[in-house]
Amino acid sequence: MSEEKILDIRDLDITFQTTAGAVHAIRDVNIDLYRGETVAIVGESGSGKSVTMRAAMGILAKNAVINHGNIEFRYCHDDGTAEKVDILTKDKKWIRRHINGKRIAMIFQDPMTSLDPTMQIGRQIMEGMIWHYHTPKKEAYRKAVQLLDEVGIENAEKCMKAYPHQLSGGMRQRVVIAIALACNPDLLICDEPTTALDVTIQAKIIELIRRVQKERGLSVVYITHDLGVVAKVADYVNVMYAGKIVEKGKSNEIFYDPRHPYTWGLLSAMPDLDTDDDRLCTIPGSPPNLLHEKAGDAFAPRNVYALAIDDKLDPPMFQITDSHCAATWLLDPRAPRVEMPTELKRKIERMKKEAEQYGGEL
Ligand SMILES: Nc1ncnc2c1ncn2[C@@H]1O[C@H](COP(=O)(O)OP(=O)(O)OP(=O)(O)O)[C@@H](O)[C@H]1O
Repeated sequence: MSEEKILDIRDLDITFQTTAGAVHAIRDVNIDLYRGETVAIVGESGSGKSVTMRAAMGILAKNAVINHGNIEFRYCHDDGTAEKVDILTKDKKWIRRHINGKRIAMIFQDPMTSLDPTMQIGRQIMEGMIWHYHTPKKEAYRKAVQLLDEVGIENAEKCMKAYPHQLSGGMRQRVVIAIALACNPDLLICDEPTTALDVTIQAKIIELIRRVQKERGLSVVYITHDLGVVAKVADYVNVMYAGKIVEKGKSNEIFYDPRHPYTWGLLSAMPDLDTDDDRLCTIPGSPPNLLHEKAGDAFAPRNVYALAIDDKLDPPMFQITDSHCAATWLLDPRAPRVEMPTELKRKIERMKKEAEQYGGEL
């Protein structure tokens, strides 16, 4: 993997001011991303995945307050030279001109939220090139046809003239990917990119993202609660709970040697071929209300393995390997020895066996 760091999120801490009070949405988040790498951020709804990446794109809501932290992005100028910029110090105008849709592109769950229903596909792909690079119209047209071809749309010329409603869901998501690639970004953020699609199309879109990533040396961040997708794509995984990263590591560390009870819960809830639905365990309870912060570990009320200290002190990150760490008091040397649930152990063994059959890939 390349040593060129594209994104470096350090100690990011964000609160939203609302009429009901302050919502502490992001707590001391750290994420690194190198060129060509894929990092996944997983967690239940409301855990802070999207806010973290919206901060990285410089598009936080007006009521967001950055308590502390910085987001260093390797910004590549049009002449190929690069400098590190702190996204959080840049104004909206600079971000719009230089970052959004140019160096960082985003793909959302529902393609219709990114597509303009009243505009032909071709124009939507050409728009970014014309706005960001002043590409002449004819050249932008030619490049747009090429992009549609690249994302696997068969009759690209015809598609250029079509409107979004004339395409299937899968085709629309391909168009969204073409738009995202149009300005040759360094970083692609995929926010639940396949959730709205049916399973066979999901696999094709993931394969497409993987292919363009490899061909273009793109860095990709996946935001998802679907661990099945994560297993297929991610080099590194960050597990988020209540605005905090509670476990992070290489994909195989998170899937084969998870240490945080929340990660155990997420993995236990992940369907696999041998689990019948009746035995799928969901995590008891629901995510906390971030308006009312409690002392100690935010996950404690839902954690059957919680220790007395969990109600008093938030656990620090315990290092397991160079790349793997988890914030749970169970990893403290003084804690009683607690093993992951037997059912999960069996599931992990099955995953390992399956992976061996497919040449070691998760
Ligand atoms: N503008 C805002 N004002 C107040 N609270 C906000 C705002 N934006 C986000 N939040 C809160 O911040 C928390 C994190 O939200 P975020 O959208 O990042 O979650 P998520 O993990 O991406 O969830 P999902 O999977 O549902 O998209 C949530 O509690 C959300 O309600």
